[in-house]
Amino acid sequence: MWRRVASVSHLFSHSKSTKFNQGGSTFKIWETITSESEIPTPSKGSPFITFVLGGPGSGKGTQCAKIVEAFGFTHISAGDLLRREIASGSAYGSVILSTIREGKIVPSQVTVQLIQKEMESSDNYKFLIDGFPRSEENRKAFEQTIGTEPDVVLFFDCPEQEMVKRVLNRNQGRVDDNIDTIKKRLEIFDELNWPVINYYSQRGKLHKINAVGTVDEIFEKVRPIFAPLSK
Ligand SMILES: Nc1ncnc2c1ncn2[C@@H]1O[C@H](COP(=O)(O)OP(=O)(O)OP(=O)(O)O)[C@@H](O)[C@H]1O
Ligand SMILES: Nc1ccn([C@H]2C[C@H](O)[C@@H](COP(=O)(O)O)O2)c(=O)n1
Ligand SMILES: [Mg+2]
Repeated sequence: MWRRVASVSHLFSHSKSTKFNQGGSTFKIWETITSESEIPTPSKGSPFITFVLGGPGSGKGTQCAKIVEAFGFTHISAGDLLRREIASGSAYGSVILSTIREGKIVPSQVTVQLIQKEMESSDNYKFLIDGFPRSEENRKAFEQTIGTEPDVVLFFDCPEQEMVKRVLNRNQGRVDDNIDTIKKRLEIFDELNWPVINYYSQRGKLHKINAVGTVDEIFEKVRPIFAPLSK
């Protein structure tokens, strides 16, 4: 069983930057260019952490399932953990439910605690942490509590129109899959997630993936990032 996260090495050296506009501000995004020799072999003594970012409906969960199958990661979805907490009738349940209904972000302390419990009870050392961090507050709380940074950060970049279409067609009975909540989630994503994306971009850890196309086409863009890792 894995217990304490050790510090991890930095992975990538080559990068190129592109500028684009988001919410009226210009952001510089560093797109990392990876090659097999630049990816260290994860060791079983320390966790190999991948954060999976992207707007609502960008396909994070769908691609995580493919990565699990191909590379043997354990998938930890922050949203699923919070929904499980609601279903369990825990003390936090009603606050979490109203926060999710409003398209807002649950306090970091709650989410990080759930992620930590999940990591600690896993026998695996390769983790995909999906839908986290959603804000700088989330990011800092993870670093402080777990004591490390991610090795890799994936960002599924998808146009808003496509995300809205996918969420409205999802049909999984989620309380936040309605047009009013989606609009709020997109606003919160623009306001709080971009600083996180920019942070990891500047640290050379971000892999921006164009999330338009079929599930398999998108996975073929993801596969090379993890190809050096064995299952
Ligand atoms: N490439 C794709 N093309 C079309 N539909 C897709 C694609 N990828 C995923 N979907 C569908 O879009 C919906 C949203 O996908 P998914 O649940 O993976 O998104 P997500 O990023 O995890 O969203 P959320 O943040 O809301 O949990 C699902 O119904 C899924 O089947
Ligand atoms: N780090 C997180 C992740 C999720 N939530 C809440 C708010 C989201 O709208 C909802 C659903 O998450 P998803 O399944 O879309 O990843 O859960 C949060 O507050 N903090
Ligand atoms: Mg999801």
